[in-house]
Amino acid sequence: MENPIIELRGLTKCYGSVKAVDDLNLNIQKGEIFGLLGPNGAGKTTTILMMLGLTDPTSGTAHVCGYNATTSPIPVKRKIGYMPDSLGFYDGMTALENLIYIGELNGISDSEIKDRARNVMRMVGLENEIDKKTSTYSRGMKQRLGLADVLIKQPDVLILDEPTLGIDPSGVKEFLGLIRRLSRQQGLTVLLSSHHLHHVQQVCDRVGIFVKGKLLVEGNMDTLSKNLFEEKAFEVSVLLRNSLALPWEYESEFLQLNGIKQVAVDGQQIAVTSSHDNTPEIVKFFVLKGYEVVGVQRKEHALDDIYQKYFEKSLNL
Ligand SMILES: Nc1ncnc2c1ncn2[C@@H]1O[C@H](COP(=O)(O)OP(=O)(O)OP(=O)(O)O)[C@@H](O)[C@H]1O
Repeated sequence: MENPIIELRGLTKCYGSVKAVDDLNLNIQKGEIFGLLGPNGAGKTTTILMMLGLTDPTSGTAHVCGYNATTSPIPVKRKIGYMPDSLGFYDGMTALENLIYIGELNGISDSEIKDRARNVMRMVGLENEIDKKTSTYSRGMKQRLGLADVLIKQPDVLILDEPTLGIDPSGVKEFLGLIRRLSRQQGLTVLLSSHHLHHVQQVCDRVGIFVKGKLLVEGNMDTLSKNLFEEKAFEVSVLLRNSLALPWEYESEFLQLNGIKQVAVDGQQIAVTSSHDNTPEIVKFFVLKGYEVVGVQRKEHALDDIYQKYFEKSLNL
């Protein structure tokens, strides 16, 4: 495997007696979209600040694109596009003027700046609004302009802190879709910090759950779900056209099917728990017994189930 683009080793930050970040070890690969998830005060922002070289760790290291963020903060800042949770633009200036200003601050040459500005505005779908004053922009448009603002310096890594705050549901969907497209098309690595579980679930390849400075767990949705819900790894719900009469005559025969652990009958609805995914065998059983199957649904554990469960576990530590 390639070297990770972000590599955190034993990263720790203490503020007096408060351990804001506690021995964090994490690798993020190029092109990944990683979600940093946790309640208020979990240590997300402190971790980001250490990755940006804006605050020094008490111990441990943060490397970004091979540079140590503490000892080489300038190259690290060149590589990272950081979008904070509250964005500020010069309201009296147009989007283009704002971008030119940011481009100048980032040392982009005059000859290149306008082309890059138009290009990033096209990438975020604001090409027709480039000459409008940012005071006329909606919250969702400002968020996309914020993205253009960090893309203009052509970073390798995007760090987005609560990027969906205050945007309406359709704006959120659009924005997350844009992040995913950009990451896939340009090989951009994205670190997204958020409280919004289902936003993280929609867009991230992998998620880390943070509580009280500690990374409790990280992995993709499937791994997290399997580790937690091992006992009930697969739950399938079958809907029949007609209700089953109880006691169900085939219950003991059904329980003999390989992997079936439990079955609960409620009228037309049959809930089955199995040790592995045997949905086809379950459906075949009902069909062969002459029942009309009108629906089958496999329960996927959503990130909020997973998060809640880990969060409960952490409270009991
Ligand atoms: N400059 C500071 N001085 C003292 N304590 C701090 C400082 N910054 C953060 N902390 C403490 O460190 C802990 C982690 O804070 P941090 O802001 O990193 O959490 P967070 O996960 O980003 O929270 P939020 O989602 O609310 O932004 C908290 O207990 C916070 O009070």
